[in-house]
Amino acid sequence: MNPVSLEKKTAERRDGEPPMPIAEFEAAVRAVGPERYHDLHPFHHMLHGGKLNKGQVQAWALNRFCYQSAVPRKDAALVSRAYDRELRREWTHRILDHDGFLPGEEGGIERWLVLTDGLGLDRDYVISRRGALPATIFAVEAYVTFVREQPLTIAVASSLTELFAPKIHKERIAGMLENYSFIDDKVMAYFKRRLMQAPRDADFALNYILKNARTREEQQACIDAVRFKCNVLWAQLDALYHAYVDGHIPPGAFRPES
Ligand SMILES: O=C(O)c1cc(C(=O)O)c2c(n1)C(=O)C(=O)c1cc(C(=O)O)[nH]c1-2
Repeated sequence: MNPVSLEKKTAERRDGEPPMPIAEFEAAVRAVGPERYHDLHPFHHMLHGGKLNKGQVQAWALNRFCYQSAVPRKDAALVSRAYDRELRREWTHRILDHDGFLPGEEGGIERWLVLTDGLGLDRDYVISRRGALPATIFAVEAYVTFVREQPLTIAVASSLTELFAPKIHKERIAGMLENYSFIDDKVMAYFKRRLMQAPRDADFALNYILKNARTREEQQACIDAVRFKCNVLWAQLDALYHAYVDGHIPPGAFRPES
């Protein structure tokens, strides 16, 4: 075994030992992205590289709506459990970022529906989640349940895949605008806005866990929470690939015309 992988192994699973120094803990959280974030998934390579047809992009947007609509629900579950006023205030604005709060500021879910409108999908059908893949529903609800049930610091940590999101959003905006005639600036507005929102949210959540995960076990559980969340994201793309690239569309799921 080379010295690097040996070092990685020994940094893990040392329950009962003193906590890692903050810098080591932060590095371990950040290391999860290059190891297993969903930018590595072949479905994303196809999406961003212009290798999907319109029906397959519709399937992605329709399924991804389920994730969008689960995010403010899991954030509300977290707020309901927080005794710390600063945490509640910070986390409440995440709900409003998605749901909107002022006339003219409709929020991320509305921006997502502009994307599905632009792709020619019926809004009521998208919102109903009737055409979503079974695995999509299981994955996103597993995320809501995780945040509802895990200790608060671990629940906060599960949002930290957002550390890795700006990179994928930049790739997606550039790749989809370049490669698909049916994608324009208006429908990419969702991702442009997230480029500003995600770093702010991730900074807060990272600082929160660095301060509040005090034992080795809590630190390890935070790292595992980021891995769990990567699995939530990965499972959704596996399901899309199986259904819409390999062609095994489950009964009742969305069937593209093209
Ligand atoms: O397009 C993506 O790849 C992507 C990934 C993630 C993520 O890493 O969970 C989020 C988003 N987008 C996103 O738009 C978003 O609002 C969001 C909220 C959260 C969260 O866990 O609270 N993740 C993500």
